[in-house]
Amino acid sequence: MVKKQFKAESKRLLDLVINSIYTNKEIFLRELISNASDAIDKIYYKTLTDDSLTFNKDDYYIKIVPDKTNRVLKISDTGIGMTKEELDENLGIIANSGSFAFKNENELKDGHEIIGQFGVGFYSAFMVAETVTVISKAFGSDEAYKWESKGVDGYTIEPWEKDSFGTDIILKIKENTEEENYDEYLEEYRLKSIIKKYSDFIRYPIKMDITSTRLKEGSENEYEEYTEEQVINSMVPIWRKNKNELTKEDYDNFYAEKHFGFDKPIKHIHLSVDGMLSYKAILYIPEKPPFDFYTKEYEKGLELYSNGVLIKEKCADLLPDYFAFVKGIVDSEDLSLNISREMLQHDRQLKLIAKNIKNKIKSELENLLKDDREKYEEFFKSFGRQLKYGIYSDFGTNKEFLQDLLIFYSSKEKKMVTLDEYVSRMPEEQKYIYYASGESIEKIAKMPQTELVLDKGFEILYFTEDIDEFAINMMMNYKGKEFRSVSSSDLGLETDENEDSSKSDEKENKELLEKMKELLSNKVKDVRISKRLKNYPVCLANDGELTIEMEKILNSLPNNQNIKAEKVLEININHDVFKALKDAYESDQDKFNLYTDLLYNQALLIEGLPIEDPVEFTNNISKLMV
Ligand SMILES: Nc1ncnc2c1ncn2[C@@H]1O[C@H](COP(=O)(O)OP(=O)(O)OP(=O)(O)O)[C@@H](O)[C@H]1O
Repeated sequence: MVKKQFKAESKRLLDLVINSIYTNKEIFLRELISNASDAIDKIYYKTLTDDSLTFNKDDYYIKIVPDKTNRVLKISDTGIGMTKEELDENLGIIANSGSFAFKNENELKDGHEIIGQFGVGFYSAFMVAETVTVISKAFGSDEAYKWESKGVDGYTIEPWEKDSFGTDIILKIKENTEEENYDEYLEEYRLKSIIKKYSDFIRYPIKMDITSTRLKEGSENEYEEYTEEQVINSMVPIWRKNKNELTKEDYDNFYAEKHFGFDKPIKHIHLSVDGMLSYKAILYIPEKPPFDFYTKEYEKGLELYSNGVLIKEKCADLLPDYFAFVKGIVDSEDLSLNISREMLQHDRQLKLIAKNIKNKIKSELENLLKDDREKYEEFFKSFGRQLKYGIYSDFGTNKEFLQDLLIFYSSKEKKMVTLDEYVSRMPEEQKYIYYASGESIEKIAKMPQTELVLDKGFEILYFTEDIDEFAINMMMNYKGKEFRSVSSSDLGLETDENEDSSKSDEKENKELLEKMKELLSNKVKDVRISKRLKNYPVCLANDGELTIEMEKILNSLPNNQNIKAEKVLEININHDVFKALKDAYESDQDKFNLYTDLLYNQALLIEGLPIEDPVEFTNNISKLMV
């Protein structure tokens, strides 16, 4: 028997396949099973065009048989098989795909399922096998042949015996090395899990003899081993089924089976898109974030299938970061895969699918917001923060896309409201969308800065998450209405009348205010008569873009630059405390200094900021008491 050499280029290519193309050795099984499935498909297509043939589904299957003793793994199929010439051409020339040629010859365009196209998958077997033997009998032929190779040094072909048509691939599994455990490819449970992972939705049954134990008949404590042939794959993927055939429970079960989460999804989206672009998808909006969701460790992505074969477990390109919480699968025949089938080249189709999916998720969230507020609020509790990050990041590129998905607690409604709802009920004279930031709704409700705005009957949105103000700053406005913090020194509420009276108050108390400013010179930018306070004696406001809440957040970050908001101490001229302050100013300088210090510290406390010198502060209070 003559040993044939692989063509020169083929040798290099073979080396590439074995050592570089695939990052994961276990995929050899996916490749061989895909070939077997293609081989059965080819018979199926033949029966479509040849009336003398019938396709009896039960006759077609793939069988996996591990033999630990001899270190042999056999993958058999009842497919179309190969003639001597085909063995030579398809397995002797690397990158020659008989399947690709078959697709072209038979002009299988739409709805084709054939997986092979590059003509390299078969050789991935050499990643785990020292010898690969192929015994094949072509459909309609009386002769069988054996092809055998140990890899780079060539292959042999000789006549062989085989009862029925189809192909057996026999792998002599490599011995273990220090780095690599090859034994696992002979273990029943491991093979089963590889099949489930990559080939669960191959349309033909993948069978294996599975050994289990059971109670011996008639005995109460004696067990026996028994072996039973089982079909390992589910065959028909749920996403290929008709929506009408599926219940919510089916979708929930699939979510659990796929380990997308321990929770129950809030919503599922089943897409079946045909036309220029065709794909199927099942997407889930989970109820709860996974424990690592808001950490760097969390990996977003959807499972990507091509013709039911798993290509990528987490295809990140399919989801924008702001929808990173979405789980699910996408299956498309239209993807241009690269040779390793593991990565996709920058694929136009993939981009289109991603865009489609993004829009679909958004519209489904909008529907949820409209139709089931309670559920939406539950969702928002879990993932609202991610949407806000989406508005803030990428320099606000996505702000318009996402803004209508935001909800905030409203002082007026005492519940979560959308920006659209807020703006649509704004009185004509209200210039801004007001918001107040703080740790919790309860704390914000007590903020002195909210008094005037509330008094005017205007609604305030309560911001309790650290990202809120940053996101809103990025948005700048909503439907032409600017956002304004209630702590801002300019609330846009001044009427001419109170503007005049506050001006005369400022004038009247100019020296007192100047003196206070001097005493607090390195702490506040200015001391002013407040236009907003009613019941409280003092508060802090801010000039400029950076609010006091933002200062707190920035300074809580590692490597913070100790950034300071421009603070203004505001005093309520109508409060009794002011009268006492004025008296002290006129008669007792020490007392005035003491009061100034106390008022400033009170303002800090109300704002939730730390007092710079707590010992001095308590001493000062003591001074008042004695
Ligand atoms: N079990 C099989 N039965 C019949 N023909 C097979 C079988 N396995 C491989 N072949 C033939 O060998 C060719 C080469 O297989 P190989 O897996 O290398 O490439 P492919 O499946 O065509 O493409 P890809 O690299 O995309 O998997 C196939 O196109 C097919 O014609």
